[in-house]
Amino acid sequence: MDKFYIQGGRELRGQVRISGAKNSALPCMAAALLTAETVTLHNVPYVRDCMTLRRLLEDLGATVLTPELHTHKINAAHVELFEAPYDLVKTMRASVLVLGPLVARFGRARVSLPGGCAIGTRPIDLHLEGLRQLGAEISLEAGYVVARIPNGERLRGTEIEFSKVTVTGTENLMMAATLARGKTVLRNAAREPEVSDLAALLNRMGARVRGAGTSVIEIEGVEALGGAEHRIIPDRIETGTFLVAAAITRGELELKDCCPEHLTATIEQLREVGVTIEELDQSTLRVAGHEGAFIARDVVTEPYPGFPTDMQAQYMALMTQAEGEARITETIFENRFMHAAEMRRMGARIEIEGRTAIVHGPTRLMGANVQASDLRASASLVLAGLAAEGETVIDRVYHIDRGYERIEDKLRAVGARIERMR
Ligand SMILES: CC(=O)N[C@H]1[C@@H](OP(=O)(O)OP(=O)(O)OC[C@H]2O[C@@H](n3ccc(=O)[nH]c3=O)[C@H](O)[C@@H]2O)O[C@H](CO)[C@@H](O)[C@@H]1O
Ligand SMILES: C=C(OP(=O)(O)O)C(=O)O
Repeated sequence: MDKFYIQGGRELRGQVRISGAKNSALPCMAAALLTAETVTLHNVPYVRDCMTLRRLLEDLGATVLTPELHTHKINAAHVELFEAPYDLVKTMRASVLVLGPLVARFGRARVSLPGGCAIGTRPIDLHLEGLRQLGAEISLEAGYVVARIPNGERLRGTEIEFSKVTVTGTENLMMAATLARGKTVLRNAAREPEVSDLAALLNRMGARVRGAGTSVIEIEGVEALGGAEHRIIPDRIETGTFLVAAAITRGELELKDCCPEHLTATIEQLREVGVTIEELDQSTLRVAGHEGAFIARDVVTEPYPGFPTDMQAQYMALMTQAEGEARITETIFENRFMHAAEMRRMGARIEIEGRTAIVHGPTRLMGANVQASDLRASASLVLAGLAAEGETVIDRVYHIDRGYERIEDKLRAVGARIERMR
């Protein structure tokens, strides 16, 4: 299993190019199942989750060509299998995104239930309830969701109100509704930029989706969708992670090809703490950490446009370097503080009270052997390692490879001492 060796205490300086958003590329790749024509996606990040989804699409019978590293040409004209097997779904929950498209286009799908993961129980009941409301019959058989449309019919448009905001739930139902008969209205829909990006792709494919980016999305079903070409938006969580990397090392970075507009809450929060962030243009940010201590500030994670749960762990790393007490409240996932115990091993002072982590800072972090438990927890440990004195060894970095493209190369190019060992 790969490990990262980090020698901390180096300021990061230079430019970093931000990759495409994993959480947008995944639903966009799944959307290619909705048509027999080719969907070309540019700016797909070279991360393990996208490779896993590619494999799943190929197993289903689609062809995926990559004329360039970040371009995927997906053709799902000859889908022969309608199943996402346990072995793939357990490595990547987002595999469930094939459910909506398969049912909508082929009238059937068999997808392994993802089960829980390191950050929470993560049920998919809202995806399934929504598909039922669209007319699919759903049963659970031996750990699999089996969905079909009775009598070879099509899905039927309807009104669906989510009892909780769900990102992939919104995406799954939005995709399914594009081929339904009549109009679907999704209420209390997720407003994440990745949902809007998927809607933009679907509309290019001939779908009629309005309101993505707001909490009410209307989808007028069409008979069939066609091919399209689309560029995936920049990854706002990778961007946020590098903002913290510059700050925590007291360095200065220029982040290219990002989308500051999608990071309003993160940027505001970091500015309050004392990080200097300038928007040089619509796709470039300059970030600098200052000499003295940062100021501890509380934060509560929320669905977009609030402060993202996917930045909570990285923010915690920064708070270990801030003056005072920061209360970090996680409202999205019930078990997303695994990194706290690892940071404590590096000298951080963090207590957990229910859904709130209380960080007392500043503390001097010392390099240690730590374990990554999930994607963003790994990122936060890398950040802590960059700020720590001495050597940090991070085990199980396969978690980070799920969602960060060559993070060690990007960090090394701006001055970090980080090596991957097999
Ligand atoms: C691939 C992808 O885009 N992943 C993101 C997506 O995950 P994902 O789409 O899985 O997260 P959701 O938005 O669905 O989850 C939000 C909350 O709703 C609950 N829930 C969700 C669905 C459901 O059917 N029933 C239910 O109770 C979840 O357990 C969680 O407590 O949004 C999360 C929240 O911003 C991010 O952290 C993930 O990075
Ligand atoms: C939690 C994440 O991903 P997933 O939903 O795929 O587990 C993430 O991107 O931080």
